[in-house]
Amino acid sequence: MSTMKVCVLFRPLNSKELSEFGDAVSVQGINSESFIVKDEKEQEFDFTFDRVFYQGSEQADIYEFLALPIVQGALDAINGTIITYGQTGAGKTYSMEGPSIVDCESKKKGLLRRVVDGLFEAITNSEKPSKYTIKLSMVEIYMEKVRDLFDLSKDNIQIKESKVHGIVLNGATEVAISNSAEALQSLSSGIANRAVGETQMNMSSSRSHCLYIFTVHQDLTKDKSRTKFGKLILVDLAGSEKVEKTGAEGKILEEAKTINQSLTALGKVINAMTSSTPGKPTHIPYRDSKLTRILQDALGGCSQTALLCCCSPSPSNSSESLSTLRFGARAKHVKASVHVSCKEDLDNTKDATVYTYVDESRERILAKLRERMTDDDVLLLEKLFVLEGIFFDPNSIDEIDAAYEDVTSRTISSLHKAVEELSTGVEKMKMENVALKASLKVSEEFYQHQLERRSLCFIL
Ligand SMILES: Nc1ncnc2c1ncn2[C@@H]1O[C@H](COP(=O)(O)OP(=O)(O)OP(=O)(O)O)[C@@H](O)[C@H]1O
Repeated sequence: MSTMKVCVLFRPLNSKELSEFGDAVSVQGINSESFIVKDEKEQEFDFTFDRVFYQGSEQADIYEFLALPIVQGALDAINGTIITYGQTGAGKTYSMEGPSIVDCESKKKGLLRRVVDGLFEAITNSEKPSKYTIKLSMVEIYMEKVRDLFDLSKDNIQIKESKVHGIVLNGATEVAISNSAEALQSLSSGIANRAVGETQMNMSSSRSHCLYIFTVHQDLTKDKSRTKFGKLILVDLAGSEKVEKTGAEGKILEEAKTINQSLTALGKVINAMTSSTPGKPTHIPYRDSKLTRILQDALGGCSQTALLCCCSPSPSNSSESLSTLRFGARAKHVKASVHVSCKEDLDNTKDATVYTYVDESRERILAKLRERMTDDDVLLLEKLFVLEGIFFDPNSIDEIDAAYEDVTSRTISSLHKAVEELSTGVEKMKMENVALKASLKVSEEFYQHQLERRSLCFIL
C-alpha cells in the first residue's frame, strides 16, 4: 500500500513576478492530477501527482486531501509526516501557517491550525472510551544543529532512539496541549522564538528546517492496560534553491551546502524507500542528516507521509520549479505499509506492568501462530515470549540502552588498550631490532678481523 501522498501547489504570482513577466505562467493544467511545465527553452515536461492545487486553491482543500488522513492516522497510533518542499518564496510557510498563525481569517488558515483543530475535533467526537493526551514540541535544524523553539537555550538537542518511543529528541521541551487555543498559543510562541533566534544568529528562517512534532497518547480508559501513541510531524523545509550556482560565498555558501546535504539525504531516504522490494531489507540512510534521523520513524516504512511540493508558476522560476517537481516525482514511487505503535499490558494480574512493543516481525510471528493455535494459547505464548525475552520488553529499554552503551564504551576502551599495547610492543621490537643489528655488526667486524689475521699468518 502506497502511503506517500505527493501533491503540488502553485501559489499565485507575486507582485515582482507580475511586474516582470505580466501574468505569463510556465504551467499548463491538464486536470486535477496532471499538468505540463515549460522550461526556459520552452521545452515541455509532463507531470502527474496525487493532486495538483493550482493558483486560487483553498487551504481547506489542501488540508482535507493531504493532511486529514494523516491526522486520523495519528489518533490511531500511526505515525505521519507532512512536508512542505520548494524554493524560498514558493509558499511552504504560507501553506503551514497561513498568512499569520494567529491573526488570520478562517478561510486562509494553514495546515498547522487545521491539523490542531482536526485532532481536537476528532477527539471530541470519538466514540472510543479513550483518554487522549497531546504534546507538542517545536524544533529548528540549522547547520545540522537542533534547537528547541520553546527554549532557545537548548541549542544542540541530541537525537536518541528508544524501542518504545522511537526517535526521541533528548531534553526537548514538550508542551501538553488540551485544546486548540492552547495549541495556538504554543505554536505562536515557538514561531516568535524562531524569529528571535534568526536575529540572534543573523540568519533567515528560509535557511533552516522547522519541525512541529505532535505526539498523541491514547489510553483506553476501560482497559487501562493499553496505551497507544502516534506521532505527527509537520516539516517546513529550508528553501531548496541551488544557492551554490549563484556564486554565494562564506556563511551563505556554508548554509547552502548544509541545506543541500540534508535535502539530498531526504531525497536518498525517499529513493531508498522507493527502490526497496517488499520482503527484502534495504538500507535506508536515515543517519545521513539530522532531518532524516528525526523523521526516521515518521517517514516511509511504518507511517503515512505527505509531501507538498510548492512552486512558483512564473517562467522566471521554472528551473527551480522543475527541480522541485522532479524531487516530488521521485518521492511518488514510495511504497510502504502502515504500522501501529502500541504498548499493551499483557498481565493485569501482576503489580508490575509488562508492556510489549508491537513491531512488524512480532505481528508476523503471532499471525503464524494464530493459524495453528487458539487465541488463548497464542496469548499465553506471547506472555512466555516476553518473560523469556524473546519478544521485546520495553520496560527494560533504558537498562538495555545503558547496557548497550556500557558494552560499546568498554569495547572501545579495550580496543584503545589493545592498540596501546601493540604500539608499545612494536616500539620494544624496534629497539630489540636495533640492538640485534648492532651486535650483528660487531660480530661481523670481529669475524672479518679474524679472517684477515688468519690470511696474514698464512702468507707469513
Ligand atoms: N497559497 C498562497 N496564496 C497566497 N499567497 C501566497 C501563497 N503562498 C505563498 N504566498 C505568498 O508568497 C510569499 C512567500 O511565501 P512563503 O513565505 O510561504 O514562502 P516559503 O516557501 O515559505 O519561503 P521561505 O523558504 O523563505 O520560508 C508569502 O508572503 C505569501 O504572501
